[in-house]
Amino acid sequence: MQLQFYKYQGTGNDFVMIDNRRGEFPKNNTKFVSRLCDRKFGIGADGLILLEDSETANFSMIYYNADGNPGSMCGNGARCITHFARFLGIIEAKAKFEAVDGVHHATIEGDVISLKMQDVNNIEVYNHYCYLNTGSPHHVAMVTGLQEYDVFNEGRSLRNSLYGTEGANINFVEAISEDTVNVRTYERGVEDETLSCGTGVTAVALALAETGMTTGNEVSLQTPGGVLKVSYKKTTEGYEDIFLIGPATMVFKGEWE
Ligand SMILES: N[C@@H](CCC[C@H](N)C(=O)O)C(=O)O
Repeated sequence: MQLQFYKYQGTGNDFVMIDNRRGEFPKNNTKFVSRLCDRKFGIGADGLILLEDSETANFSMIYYNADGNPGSMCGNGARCITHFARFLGIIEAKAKFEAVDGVHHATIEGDVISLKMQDVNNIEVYNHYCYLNTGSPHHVAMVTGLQEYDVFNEGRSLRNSLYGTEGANINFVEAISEDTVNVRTYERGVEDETLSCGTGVTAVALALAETGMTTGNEVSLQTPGGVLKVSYKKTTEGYEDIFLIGPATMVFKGEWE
């Protein structure tokens, strides 16, 4: 199958991006999606994203994890597809698009995309971690020595033992100051550590606010792939006006024969 694709990255979280407005992509072929994402036998990516037409918004985002299965919301992927939509001439500086968790709005200035996330009203706080859904399910745990931390083995173990077959994404966090933290994430569906996770850092920022570890309304999150910002408004219900802010770029384009 001849297929034109684009390769994108948002703070090192990388995606195969495909313009599927003609509807020609074999959407139920799990093996094909995972093959395209394979780093040795394919293009190589943490996930694959289809841009499709929408009747109510500028476009629609369909996201697959690297294992070939449809994923839940991908924050970094959403920032990348906004950049892609501008490249295709679908939008200029503002986007409204449909994703698996509902409608999102985004703005783009240069290569920096500010993405509005869904409100979060339920954060489960336990002794050693928080659990919340920011479009994708996330476990957030504070650790010491994050740089040397065994994110792969600890993340995989928690993902399977605590969350069963459904799984969750596992974020490990070390504070630098009240509003700046380092984050490393083990991603469900990639089944490995990725260089950053957008819904993950969003979950981290809200977990810090919920547990009183930060008192402002903006957190800077340093991931192995770069820096993201999350801002939010705390209400009596939970959190609203949540924005995930950071860069995204096209890396290359190509054809799959
Ligand atoms: N990398 C993503 C998260 C993608 C979703 C996840 N792997 C899942 O299906 O659980 C992000 O940037 O949010």
